[in-house]
Amino acid sequence: MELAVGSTNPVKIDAVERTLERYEPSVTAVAVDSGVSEQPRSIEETVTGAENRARRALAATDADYGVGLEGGIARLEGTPGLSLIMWGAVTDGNRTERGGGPTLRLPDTVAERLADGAELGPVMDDLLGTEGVAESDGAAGALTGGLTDRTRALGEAVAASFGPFVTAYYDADG
Ligand SMILES: O=P(O)(O)OP(=O)(O)OP(=O)(O)OC[C@H]1O[C@@H](n2cnc3c(O)ncnc32)[C@H](O)[C@@H]1O
Ligand SMILES: [Mg+2]
Repeated sequence: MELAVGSTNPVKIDAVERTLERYEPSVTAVAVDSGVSEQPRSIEETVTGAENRARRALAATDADYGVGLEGGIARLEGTPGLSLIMWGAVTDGNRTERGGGPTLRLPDTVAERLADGAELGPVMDDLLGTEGVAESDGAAGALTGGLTDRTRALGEAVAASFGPFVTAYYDADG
């Protein structure tokens, strides 16, 4: 299976390769513009970023599928505080499907800095004393004490957004 991923971040490439391992994926990383801000601040903006990445990556290649992954922050109805969210999108050129990864509440100190306009990656690096944590274990790793990591978290969004292409249950959808 040939896949074009709309990012050059190694954790996103790994997330796609590992999650789709049984399909023997051949993955091309494509540097695309997400078409949204560097730090999406709503579910809608995060999903749009994932969709744009998927469509633009596919358009740049002759892969079977384009995959987009986007991290965002949002205040979610029914939960306190500011949450880290992640969304995936997959397109085969006709149809686009979306699926989410896990949601993690961000510490209030982090949320305050994001409210001042900062991006999560650098804020997490400051907090942890790391460089480029968004390209390794990520906030998902740090905030769970290693119970998960960014690759696995993004992998769940890949699985959720890929499901409709690899099962028959959605075939009757309009
Ligand atoms: O090169 P790209 O594909 O853009 O990779 P990215 O790491 O910037 O990923 P996103 O644009 O999807 O994420 C938007 C912002 O949220 C940050 N972010 C998202 N998830 C994160 C995580 O688990 N840990 C640290 N930062 C994260 C990320 O660093 C960006 O500042
Ligand atoms: Mg980015």
